[in-house]
Amino acid sequence: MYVQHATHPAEMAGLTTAALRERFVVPDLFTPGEIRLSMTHHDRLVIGGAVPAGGSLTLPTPDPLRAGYFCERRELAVICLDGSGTVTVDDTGYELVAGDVLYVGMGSRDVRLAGTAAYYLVSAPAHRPDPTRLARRDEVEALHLGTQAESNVRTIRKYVHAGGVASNQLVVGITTLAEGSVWNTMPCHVHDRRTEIYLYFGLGEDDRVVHLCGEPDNTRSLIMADRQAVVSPPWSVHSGAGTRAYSFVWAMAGENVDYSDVEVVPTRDLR
Ligand SMILES: O=C[C@H](O)[C@@H](O)CC(=O)C(=O)O
Repeated sequence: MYVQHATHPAEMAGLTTAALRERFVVPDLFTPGEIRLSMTHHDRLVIGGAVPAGGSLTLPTPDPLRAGYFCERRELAVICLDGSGTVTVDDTGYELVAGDVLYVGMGSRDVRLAGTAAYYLVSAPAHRPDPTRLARRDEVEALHLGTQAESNVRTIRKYVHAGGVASNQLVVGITTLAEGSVWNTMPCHVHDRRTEIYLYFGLGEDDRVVHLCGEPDNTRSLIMADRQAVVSPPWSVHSGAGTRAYSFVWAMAGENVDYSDVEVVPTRDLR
């Protein structure tokens, strides 16, 4: 498991592009036949990619967790990015298709991922078992935001949050931009009580998203390719514009599971 340490905002100004990427970007989680994991010390979020490629993969227990099994003190969300497959938690199998999210509660011992799917994994520390539940794409709450004039028409599906699938800390959703729209999360925001990770997907090989990070009055940019993740510490904005429409999984953990607990940054105040 790759490990990224926490960053103080004052360090941002001195980081080269390569150092910035090393601290915040997770570039290569998805490889056929493998499960790859990465942990950030910001709220101890673990993310991963699992590509069973028609076979079956068992979620390992990385040594830095010092746990008997992955979910011993953790909760997990399994997001099906494309394809389909079965995720088996202990003795129960759940059928996932693209856009479905399986929440796996703390205490679940065995997680196996199978099928043609590419699964994205997000996990946070937990202290209490919430029930394992499948949230289907077409059954969750969907927000329709943005305008064509502002190039940010998008649908925000909320899966794991205060009004949806219950969790200890995790808040998880998927945002999909309409064709012709390129901006996500603009006007942007920060939320001091939670770390957030974006996983961009649905981009072509030559497409990129220019992702903004850093404190609102001191931003930096990261160029993101398909299926790359970027960690946003609680003090950082997280917003981007793509060379075309795309989707992204957003996942948070921290002090609360209140999706609306954010400080909006007026666009004119960005620097
Ligand atoms: O804290 C919330 C997250 O940044 C996203 O839900 C925002 C988002 O998907 C968007 O506005 O496009």
